[in-house]
Amino acid sequence: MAQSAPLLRLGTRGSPLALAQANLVRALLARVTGAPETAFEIVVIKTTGDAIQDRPLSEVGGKGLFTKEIEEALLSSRIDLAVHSAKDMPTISQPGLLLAACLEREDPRDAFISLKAKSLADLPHGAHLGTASLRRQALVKKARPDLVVSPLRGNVQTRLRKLESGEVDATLLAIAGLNRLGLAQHATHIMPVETFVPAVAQGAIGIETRGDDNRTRQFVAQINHAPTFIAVACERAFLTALDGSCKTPLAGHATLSGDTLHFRGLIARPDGSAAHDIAGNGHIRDAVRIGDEAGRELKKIGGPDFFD
Ligand SMILES: NCc1[nH]cc(CCC(=O)O)c1CC(=O)O
Repeated sequence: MAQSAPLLRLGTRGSPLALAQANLVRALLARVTGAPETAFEIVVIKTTGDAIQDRPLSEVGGKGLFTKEIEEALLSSRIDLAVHSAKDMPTISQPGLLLAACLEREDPRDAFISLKAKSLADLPHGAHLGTASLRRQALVKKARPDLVVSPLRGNVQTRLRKLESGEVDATLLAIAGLNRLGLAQHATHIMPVETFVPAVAQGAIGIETRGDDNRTRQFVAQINHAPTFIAVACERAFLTALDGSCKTPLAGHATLSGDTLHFRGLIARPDGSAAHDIAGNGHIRDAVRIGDEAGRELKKIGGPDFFD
């Protein structure tokens, strides 16, 4: 007998973290619909970002590298929804697509990982820290100008392996990814959000759909976590206001307490020599405006020279 058509086809990258995230979305969809998990087909799609291992992504074109091919599959209806790390999603969606939902955010913080030191402060003078993230590089250099920062690429497991083989003395990874992979025991120290502001949307899983696909949007609305969606909308508005200057290290993090949203944003130079931060508060209904205004304000404070 022919297999019945899936209720929904979920597109994802093939990395272990991406698959864990797609499986989480599938489990939640099965729970809210009462359908078996097998009714939700996971379609693995290779992206440009997966193929580039040798250069910092910021040089190749930054955001979008992990999403382009998946968005194409969405636009051509080969899949019904895409599961992304919301952090990797381009600020401006392709025409016809939108961020339809977010799952409840995991811990948004960065984990410091080292076999040689208990914390960033504890690393010996001149130690090597591996990260391909300009934000992490800038925040590290701000705290420890003596450290040597070099790119460290590959998926989470690859980076942990490179650390263990001594290629670098330390690295930083999102604790969310480690948690989802069951690898949190590798975290040596958790960086506080106050001094180590997370990347926009770090820890959140975003679900992208076609804007006109009401059927799929009704499904995913049932698994949306509204507080996360609101915080991510604020953070992404901040990123949009600072428009795609993907070579500028930038961080933005919103938290909610009741109906109040608190936002913290930061721009820095890659060498950590200059940084400007900003804070904003307001009603959650103004989430997008709070992020947008913080971004515009930082753009003004930084001046034109900051974004080259
Ligand atoms: N750019 C890679 C990426 N995209 C999302 C995560 C972690 C999971 C998340 O932030 O939700 C990671 C790895 C990392 O930064 O450690």
